[in-house]
Amino acid sequence: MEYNDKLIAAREAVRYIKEGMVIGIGSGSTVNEFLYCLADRIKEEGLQIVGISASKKSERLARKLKIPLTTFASYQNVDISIDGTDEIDEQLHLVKGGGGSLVREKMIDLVADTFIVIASGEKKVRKLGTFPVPVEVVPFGWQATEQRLQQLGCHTKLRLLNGEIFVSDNQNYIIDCEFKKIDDAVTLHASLKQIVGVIETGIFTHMVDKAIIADNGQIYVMKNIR
Ligand SMILES: O=C(CO)[C@H](O)[C@H](O)COP(=O)(O)O
Repeated sequence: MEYNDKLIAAREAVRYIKEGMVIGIGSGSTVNEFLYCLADRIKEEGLQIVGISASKKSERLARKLKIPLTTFASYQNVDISIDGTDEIDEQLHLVKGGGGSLVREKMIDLVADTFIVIASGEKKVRKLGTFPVPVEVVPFGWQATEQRLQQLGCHTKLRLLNGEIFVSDNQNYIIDCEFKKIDDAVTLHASLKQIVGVIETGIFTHMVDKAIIADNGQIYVMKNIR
């Protein structure tokens, strides 16, 4: 039997949403499932919430589903943030940014009282690194930034979309850095951030409070003590 694990994780996460909350909304297909579940609760229960969206794509879907949105101009922190991931290890460290929204996602997830990651089982890894680390860079001189990234021992690829350079919601480029195996995510993130031209990396460490993983229909909740 085939399970829609993204939907199963999303359905579990939406139970954490309470009346009056300000919600950080990440991005990606798992978060889209969450938005559908949230819209159902708003319709069925008259739940009053507002969301801050991490990407233009999530924002469009939220608007279509009539989920009320707000911005950092009104709230500088959120009660809860729900976001997806590309990889998650046993320490609940993440590699994110497959959809190219890592900067805004990190900004929202960091100011959440509770940050919950939702994912299907295949995102669980023993060590991060199989999924290339997305690094958002300033377009000016990206070739020089790329060379300096390579000096950290990775294979790099400038992200393209339909044959054109992919441009993030912040008008920057993304260089995907393949390390294959990351032994120390904290140190690697710090080294990447020291390179001039790097805006942010898709390595999220010590941020997650709870991970809801659905694997073949079974829900696993991993908790962190921050
Ligand atoms: O970090 C992200 C986007 O920048 C997403 O959360 C990540 O790519 C997971 O996406 P999906 O839920 O579609 O598997």
